[in-house]
Parts: sequence; structure tokens; C-alpha cells
Amino acid sequence: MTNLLQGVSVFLVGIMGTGKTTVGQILAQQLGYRFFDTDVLIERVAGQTINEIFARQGEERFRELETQVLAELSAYTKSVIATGGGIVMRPINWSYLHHGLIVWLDAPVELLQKRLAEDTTRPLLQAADRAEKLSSLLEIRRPLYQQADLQIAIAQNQTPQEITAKLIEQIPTVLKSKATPLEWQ
Ligand SMILES: Nc1ncnc2c1ncn2[C@@H]1O[C@H](COP(=O)(O)OP(=O)(O)O)[C@@H](O)[C@H]1O
Ligand SMILES: O=C(O)C1=C[C@@H](OP(=O)(O)O)[C@@H](O)[C@H](O)C1
Repeated sequence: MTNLLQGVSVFLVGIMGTGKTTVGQILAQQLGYRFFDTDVLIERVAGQTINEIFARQGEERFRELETQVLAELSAYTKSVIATGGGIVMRPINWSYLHHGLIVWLDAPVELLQKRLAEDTTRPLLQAADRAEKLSSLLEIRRPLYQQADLQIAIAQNQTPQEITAKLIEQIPTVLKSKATPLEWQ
């Protein structure tokens, strides 16, 4: 399975709740890759939760830490990296994401709203109008997610295992159509 990607890392992008962490862990296991979650690493570096970083130091500080963690991860091979939903917003982050295969998990907003209805860990969704906030974030970011190498459309009731299987099935199509950067050879 690893041969398919020749050790190239996979970066999962997409809005909050699409399943980057859930799918990423299964994908890593199936590829025989390591798994990393940028949010977990940010919390470790800062010694605070994501909520605390936003509340005490603000979103800009969180974005700086996110870029710092991503820069370090981009040097790794054989890794699946679940990124935070806002990672696509900073142009510099794309230079790091392009070290690997960028996969967009694209779930309908109604599904995300249902999944995150009770969530308290995402500071951008703490407002009373969380459903609208999620929709507007998705609209702003959609053109950026579309820059990914591969888009995986997620349907209602699809299990993480089914989504992972679909992703693995589609990898060869994108590897063929993408020029092979030197570090991939
Ligand atoms: N395919 C799926 N079917 C049902 N629930 C899912 C699926 N993928 C993720 N979830 C659930 O949705 C929530 C958000 O998933 P998560 O992997 O944390 O998303 P992300 O990392 O993209 O924010 C979690 O509670 C997770 O268990
Ligand atoms: O969309 C965003 O800007 C964010 C998404 C979160 O990650 P998930 O996409 O893993 O929830 C986390 O990085 C932070 O709360 C900000």
C-alpha cells in the first residue's frame, strides 16, 4: 500500500467536522504511515487547549502556531496529517502542504451542522449562530479547498472506513495526472 504513494505524505484539509481526524487515523493505519493532527501538536507546543489559545492570545497567535507546526510536519515523509479547517487561509501554508498529496474531505454543510451541534472544542463555533457561521466559513474557504489535489465527496451515512477506501481507490488517478516533484522520485 505504501508503494502506491512512494512514501509521500497525505495532508487532509476541509472544514471542521468533515472527519479529517477520524479518517486520517484509519488511512494512516492502512498505509502503514504515522498519523499527526496539527491541532494536537499546537496544543502541545502552547501547553494550552485550542479554546484557551483563542481566548487568551487570539486567533492570529493560533495561526502563527499552526504555520509553525505545519512547517515542521512538511519535512516528514510517510505521514498522514489531519489539518485544522482554517489552514488553507494563509498562502504560506500552501507551500508546506504541497510537500505532500493534499486531499479535501468535502461534506455537505447540513451533515457538519448535525455532527457539531453539541461540540464545545471549536472556538469559531461558540456563537449562538453556529450553523450560519459554519456555512459562511465554508463559502469563504471553498475556493481554497478546491485547490487540493483530490476531492473526496462525503455522503450522508458513509462510514469512516468507506470514506478511507474511496480515498485510497482514487489516489492513483491523481498521482498520474500530477507531475512528479523531485522529492517524490
Ligand atoms: N463518517 C463519519 N460518520 C459519522 N460520524 C463521523 C464520521 N466522521 C467523523 N465523524 C464524527 O464527527 C465528528 C468530527 O469528526 P473529526 O474527525 O473530529 O473531524 P475534523 O477533524 O475534520 O474536525 C466526531 O465526533 C467524529 O466522531
Ligand atoms: O476552521 C478553523 O479555522 C479551525 C478548525 C479547527 O480544526 P478542525 O477542522 O480539526 O475542527 C481548529 O484548528 C480551530 O478550532 C480552527
